[in-house]
Amino acid sequence: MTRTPVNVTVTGAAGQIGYALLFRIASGQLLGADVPVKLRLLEITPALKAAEGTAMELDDCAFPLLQGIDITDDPNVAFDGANVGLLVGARPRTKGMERGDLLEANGGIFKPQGQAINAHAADDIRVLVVGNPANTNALIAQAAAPDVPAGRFTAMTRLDHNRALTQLSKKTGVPVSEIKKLTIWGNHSATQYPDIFHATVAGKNAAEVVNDEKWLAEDFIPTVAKRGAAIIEARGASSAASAANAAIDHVHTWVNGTDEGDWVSMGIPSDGSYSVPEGLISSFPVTVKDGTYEIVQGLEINDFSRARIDASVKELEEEREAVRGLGLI
Ligand SMILES: NC(=O)c1ccc[n+]([C@@H]2O[C@H](COP(=O)([O-])OP(=O)(O)OC[C@H]3O[C@@H](n4cnc5c(N)ncnc54)[C@H](O)[C@@H]3O)[C@@H](O)[C@H]2O)c1
Ligand SMILES: O=C(O)C[C@H](O)C(=O)O
Repeated sequence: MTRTPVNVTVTGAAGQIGYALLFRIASGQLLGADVPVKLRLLEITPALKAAEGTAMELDDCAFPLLQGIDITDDPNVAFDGANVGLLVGARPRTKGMERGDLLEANGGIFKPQGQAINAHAADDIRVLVVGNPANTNALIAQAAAPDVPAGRFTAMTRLDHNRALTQLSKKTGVPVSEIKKLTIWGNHSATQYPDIFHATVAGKNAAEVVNDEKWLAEDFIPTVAKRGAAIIEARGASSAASAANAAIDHVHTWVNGTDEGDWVSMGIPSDGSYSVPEGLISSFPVTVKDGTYEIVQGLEINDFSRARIDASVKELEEEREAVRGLGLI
């Protein structure tokens, strides 16, 4: 194999998502079956031993694409030459804990990581923030990396997108493969807005096929938006395998592009589209070509959608104000 390996840095590598994610990256599912990878695992010092255990297991898989594993507790080492950064390590929300409570604890993690990315990452670095509150953690990391183009910092709403696909599939009886153009708008939180008004189900408009606004407002939207909390309630821990799966999907799409006639949802810095204030990291419908994403333009936003997008964006603005107040951006 002659191709230069891609350096993939994973933070929180010894955590639950890390365990579900690393083996898939090493097997080629993140970047492609012909792309060799080098893994950099970042953990806090007490978790280094656990990360070493995971690295031993990765070795034991003899993945042909895996060309090396480094383990460190120093972000400057972890992000040295990084092409892809998966920022997973954070304090997960536990039962009864509000997301807002997490801002301060996680700010202390994402600011130094943003600084390390700024100083050491490769020129083509792409960052996906998974650790919650993901949108605002991405904003914190991005603000700490002024030399990196802002658009390289993204937050994960692909899990919400995938959750919405399945709920819509169950309602309509049409397989997920035939559902296109679904959108998650706003924050990766309970205020997010899963929008089916532009989606198609087997080629037909999804809202017209469903034709049930009560289901939309009282079932579909809350089920998708509160799914994270429901998983925590059921499992006693935050979603892990499905989150890792969505992270794989997000980066794979960012690198390899969207399918013709479809789009995905990504948390990205707003350019002011759809009246989302510029700079907020909010979820939008995007298409990706040649490794570059673009917000889908020209969608008509009805009153039902407008109110819900605005509510989630308001929460993002409040989170931005809170981290500004803490001196994190
Ligand atoms: N965006 C999403 O859709 C989504 C979905 C599920 C979970 N999450 C979030 O992902 C995060 C991780 O979840 P998990 O289940 O893997 O949690 P976990 O507690 O199992 O693992 C987190 C890991 O991060 C490590 N860590 C903490 N601080 C660190 C630092 N400064 N540098 C490097 N590593 C550090 C911990 O030692 C731990 O091993 C949580 O914030 C969770 O809420 C996001
Ligand atoms: O960890 C959480 O708060 C929930 C998680 O973001 C999820 O959507 O499953």
